[in-house]
Amino acid sequence: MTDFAQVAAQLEGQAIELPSWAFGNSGTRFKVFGSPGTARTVEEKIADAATVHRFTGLAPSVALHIPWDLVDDYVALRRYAEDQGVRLGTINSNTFQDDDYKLGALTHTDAKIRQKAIDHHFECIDVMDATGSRDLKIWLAEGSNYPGQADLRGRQDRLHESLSTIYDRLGEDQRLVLEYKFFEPAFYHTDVPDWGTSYVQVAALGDRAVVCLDTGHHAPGTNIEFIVMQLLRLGKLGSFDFNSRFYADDDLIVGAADPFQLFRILFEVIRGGGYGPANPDGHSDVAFMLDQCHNIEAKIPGQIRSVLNVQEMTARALLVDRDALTAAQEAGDVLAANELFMDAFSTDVRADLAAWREERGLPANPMRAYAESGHQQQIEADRIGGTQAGWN
Ligand SMILES: O=C[C@H](O)[C@H](O)[C@H](O)[C@H](O)CO
Ligand SMILES: [Zn+2]
Ligand SMILES: [Zn+2]
Repeated sequence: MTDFAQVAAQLEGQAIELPSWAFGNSGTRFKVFGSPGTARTVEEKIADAATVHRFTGLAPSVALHIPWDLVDDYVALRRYAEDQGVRLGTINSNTFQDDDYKLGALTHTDAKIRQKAIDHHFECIDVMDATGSRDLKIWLAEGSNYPGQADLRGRQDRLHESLSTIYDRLGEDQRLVLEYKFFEPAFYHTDVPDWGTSYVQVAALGDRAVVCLDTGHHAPGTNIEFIVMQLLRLGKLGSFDFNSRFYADDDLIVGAADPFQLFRILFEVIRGGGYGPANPDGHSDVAFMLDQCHNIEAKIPGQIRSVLNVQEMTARALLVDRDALTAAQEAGDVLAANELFMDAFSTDVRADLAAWREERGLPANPMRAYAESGHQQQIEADRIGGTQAGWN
């Protein structure tokens, strides 16, 4: 088996983008709990993301969600983020909280409603121009609840038309990333329910349109790593929304519910050429982003735990002896191949990672270092008054 020393260099520069909304309050339809020290402004969310990066070295950028992260001056916000030691990343559009979009937005039968939704994406691109962001991420809540309610074919055609109009507005260094989800909030059909539909829609747009794979957006039992392999093979895997789930789109800490699944996904990312140092423009072809909500746990340590889980499973996946595995696969040696795979997964790399961090001036155990830093107590003392950020 490959040993840690052989993969240590490949862990350099791993970058996992944090979602600004993970630092606000979130919950379910039953309750959104507040918690002491929760960010109240976009700046405080960015400061919290920078704190995660300070303790882990793994989170150099933070994604924004528009209009949750609406500010007057995005150039100033960009400077603020850079002063904090992070950069502004993916810009997420939002066409799921406006009454006009009850029966659709980019797919709506009414051209005026579609234009309103398209204009929102134009506004997001203006934000990208100011923040220097590469990716416009589009997740659409659009679908129907009852058979017969919607013309499924007509909606796909309108979706293509709307996406084409948005795509044509992108700058040459910008990408459109289309996220799919098999259900919720629509409960009969969703207009972008699976990787195939997202692929078909982005392939029809052009090279700078790619697919976002949210690990919580598949039917139970789906072999997600197979989809990862195929999208990489097609050159259309643009980004991940990492999280984990036991049932539906639970948005729990990545790797918490199924660490082995995360390992298998990261193995296919590595095998498919989707993992590696950033390109000269500072971006990787496959953006790693978290999409999580810390409904009951503290948010900054929740994000620290999350990026550490991705790093740990990346290290384990890099330990797979690829040559021996290929030899066993080609020899049809089923058990040997599986054993090689499981050996890597079963390897405890935590001590090696702790030493790896220390060699780079990072705390060996970032979770403990954060708990002992007093930072949480400080923000809880400082952030009195005002309105805590959340899904609105
Ligand atoms: O389920 C919604 C999707 O995961 C989107 O990525 C959404 O924008 C994000 O979860 C924020 O709510
Ligand atoms: Zn998502
Ligand atoms: Zn989701």
